[in-house]
Amino acid sequence: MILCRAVAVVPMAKPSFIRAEQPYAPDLAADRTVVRGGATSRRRDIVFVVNPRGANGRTGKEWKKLLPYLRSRLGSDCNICESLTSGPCHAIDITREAIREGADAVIAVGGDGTLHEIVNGFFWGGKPVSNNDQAVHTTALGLIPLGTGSDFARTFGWKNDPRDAIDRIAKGMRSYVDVGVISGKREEPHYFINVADIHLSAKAGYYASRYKKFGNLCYVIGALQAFFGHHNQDLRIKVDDGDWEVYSQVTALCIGNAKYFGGGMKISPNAHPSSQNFEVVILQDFKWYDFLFKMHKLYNGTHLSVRNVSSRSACSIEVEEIVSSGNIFVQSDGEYLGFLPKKFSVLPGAIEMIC
Ligand SMILES: Nc1ncnc2c1ncn2[C@@H]1O[C@H](COP(=O)(O)OP(=O)(O)OP(=O)(O)O)[C@@H](O)[C@H]1O
Repeated sequence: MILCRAVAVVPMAKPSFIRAEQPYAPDLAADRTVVRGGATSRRRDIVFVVNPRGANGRTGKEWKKLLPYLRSRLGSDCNICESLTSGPCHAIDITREAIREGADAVIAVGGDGTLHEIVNGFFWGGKPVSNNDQAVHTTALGLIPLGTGSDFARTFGWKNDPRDAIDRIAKGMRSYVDVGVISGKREEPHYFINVADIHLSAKAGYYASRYKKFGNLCYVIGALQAFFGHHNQDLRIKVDDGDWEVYSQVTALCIGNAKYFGGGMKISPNAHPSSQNFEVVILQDFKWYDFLFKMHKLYNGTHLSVRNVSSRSACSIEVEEIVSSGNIFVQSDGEYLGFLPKKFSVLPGAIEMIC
């Protein structure tokens, strides 16, 4: 059972769950049970992990406005626990604690960065986090997309309407989704759910994160900044533990578990988080004017027929530089993750998601 308690919020502190609503039947809340049609069932704990700084502060404001609707849709069946993040990575700790305490679901309220941290919170030491009491119980992942890009939600066609998301959570339909795991030399595994990408797009994402106050324009500014001093690079890749293959003059290499990145670019149009594999899309020898003339194709997902663009499906892919420079950027779900070399592998159906 989750203890919903008000605790001072400290960066990287032990997670805090703050009860966002008083249950409608306080006498029942004591033992967290409700009686439905003669059958007794436990009230479900749903933990909402809110990034108040998401979308340049819009997430926090929207969340406050949403609470009455949330209570009206979920308050009779669930304990609604809210936990505001205090800084980067806090959502990881909150999620691990919530799963260990047996939460029915952890809901990301924010953008892809918040979702990414919560997905990472589903794992610890290379293994899934499990419930303390060992009961057969799975914590589901949910999403109220309220970020700048909110690209993961686009694959499912979810509108940017938080009330729709709450309705989805209230219905509670679940399905298993794949997660990507990234390993590097002497690094803890790192997880992603949307798109991992390498080189120009990753560098653009790195710069874009500095300009989130400009909304979706941040991706354009980030891309322009990344272009300065950019050089396409020869890389070698190994797909599904096969032989090493050389790809010359790579501009960007994108590993899609889902379809969209960069604020609406349909980069891996054939990817889906329930497909049990990635779609790997490689752009080679692109010049700045190629982007100018082909950008619309990247946005609508018709770029796979363009010269110098290739696509293949893969369950795992290793990527290295041929001549090591140590400065080829990698990002996952729009978050900076360091540099090559890295290996990316799919974990089929690793998380149950409210869809
Ligand atoms: N309290 C906080 N203060 C500052 N930064 C935070 C806080 N909580 C989380 N973060 C960081 O904010 C970053 C961005 O958050 P989020 O993804 O929710 O919004 P966004 O960047 O606007 O949306 P998107 O990623 O969809 O473009 C995350 O990387 C997260 O680490």
